[in-house]
Amino acid sequence: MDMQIDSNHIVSNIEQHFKVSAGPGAGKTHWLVQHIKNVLHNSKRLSKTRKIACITYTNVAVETILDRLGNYSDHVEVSTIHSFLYKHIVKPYAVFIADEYGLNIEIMDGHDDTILSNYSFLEEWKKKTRQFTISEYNVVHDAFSNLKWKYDSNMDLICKTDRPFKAGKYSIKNDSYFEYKLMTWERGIIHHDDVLFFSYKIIHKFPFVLEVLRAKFPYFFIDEFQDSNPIQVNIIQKIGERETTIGIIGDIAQSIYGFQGADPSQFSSFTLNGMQSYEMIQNRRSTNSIINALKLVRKDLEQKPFRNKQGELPKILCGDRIVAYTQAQVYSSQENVITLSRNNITANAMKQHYNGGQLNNKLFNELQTQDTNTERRLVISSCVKGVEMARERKFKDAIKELMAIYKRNVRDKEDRKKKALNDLHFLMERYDVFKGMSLLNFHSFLKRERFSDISNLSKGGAKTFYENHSYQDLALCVRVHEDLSSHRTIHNAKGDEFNNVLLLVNDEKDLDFLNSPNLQVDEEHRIAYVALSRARERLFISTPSLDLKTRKKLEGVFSIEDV
Ligand SMILES: Nc1ncnc2c1ncn2[C@@H]1O[C@H](COP(=O)(O)OP(=O)(O)OP(=O)(O)O)[C@@H](O)[C@H]1O
Repeated sequence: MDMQIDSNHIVSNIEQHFKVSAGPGAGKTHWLVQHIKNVLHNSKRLSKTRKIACITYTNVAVETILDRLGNYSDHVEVSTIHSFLYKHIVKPYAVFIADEYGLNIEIMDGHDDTILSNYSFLEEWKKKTRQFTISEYNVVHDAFSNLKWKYDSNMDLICKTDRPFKAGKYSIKNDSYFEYKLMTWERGIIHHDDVLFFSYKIIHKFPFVLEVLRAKFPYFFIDEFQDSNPIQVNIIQKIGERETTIGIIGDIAQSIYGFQGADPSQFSSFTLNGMQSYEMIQNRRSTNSIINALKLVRKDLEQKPFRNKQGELPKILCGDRIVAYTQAQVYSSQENVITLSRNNITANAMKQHYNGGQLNNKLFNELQTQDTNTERRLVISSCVKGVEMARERKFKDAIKELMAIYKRNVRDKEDRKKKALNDLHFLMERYDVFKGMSLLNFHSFLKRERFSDISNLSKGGAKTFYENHSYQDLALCVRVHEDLSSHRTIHNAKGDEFNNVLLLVNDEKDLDFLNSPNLQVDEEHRIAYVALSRARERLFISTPSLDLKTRKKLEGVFSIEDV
């Protein structure tokens, strides 16, 4: 039986494994911070070298927790699971498995989301995997971008993609993906997902590594556990077999990372010897009216209002989304309204106040197919990505993008960084000059002002592509990691809260989560639920249209207006 607690509850037995389940806004993260302080005060097992590990989902969440811990943060290591595993398992012990996997540890330098797919690399891969007829390199790039480590039927890890990728009539061979991985490791490149693979392999082959981890971390707490993938769960389970106290916190209805292997059932089924389960039933975040809308979507859990402020009825605004946004701002007395979108391109379009038309989110892929000149393509795409990332204040990511331009020709990393910094400075100062250009003019601008070595565009598919698309078209497709702007994807709003939220849906069919909600089986419904539950004071939904039947059904919980 779960013990009901509120977010001020102080646990008396800090040595017991625990699981905290609660809905959105219950105060899970708040409680976690208090619990860490409680352990710091009362534990006899901590020292300078024996700390609490606190795992959160994003770097932004890491900062939030560190901030809330203030002076207490000295004895706590707060990090994302990938950074934690890289620092404490892969980096120190990769040497044990380097030969087996051809991992070049001399040049291995952290982990990232690099996908190798330049011409010479792919030619080598084709030869090694005997797939000579493949010429659709953009398909191969997509296939490599969708790889995940998964368990096979023998509980061994294999590198897989969820869908068969076809290059022309030819299906890419499943076993050729492992060869891709070997080729990247040989070049010292480790993808985020490989951190899980290597950690898993290391702890299973060399169990003493687990002993070291347990000695260093007598407590191991994980927030947003519902989005862990099965390999992470296995590693955590192993650590918790003895000595270390494990605590997991989460909400099955907020599991939204299925594409990364997360499965909500893992949170419900996770157990360890003597684990105590707690449940929180309050919602400390939202007004009663917003909580009523949340109750409409979710029935499996009590969501008891804590603030007890009635608030305004959430509004469904039918019609143009920019008008809906303006209207939402008026209703919010011109306070900031955060828009939440399902897709990256919609969020980016909102940043430009662009209300639709034909948005094509595959333009970087098309660029790859249409422009076979690797150097030119790299300069164009890195400049667009770098600028757009910097505009969202993601300077580290922006520099990394631009450094890629010099990967081949500049050996020293610091020199590459300096060049990238200069480029970024140059481009940001001239944003107003090129932001309205076609890609063709942007190419000429870059060649004239900065990158004289890139090839001319004379004729053919590449030139047509550059003529027919603008800088802005491509900019809309840039994915900003951990975007903190006012126009975000729902995934980027996880764990956060805002006074005023406007959820954007592209089609009234996307309101299925209100009409016939099924959070247990439908991840799209859970994603929409995460969006609604970010709102503190006011909630708006923008849809192009809404049929009469649904209007009738939702009236009372929502006020519905045509805009
Ligand atoms: N005991 C408390 N005292 C004061 N404020 C609290 C308390 N518990 C929670 N809060 C506040 O309530 C809000 C929701 O809390 P929190 O973000 O911790 O919820 P959560 O359960 O982690 O939500 P979600 O799952 O939606 O991310 C925050 O503004 C938090 O500061």
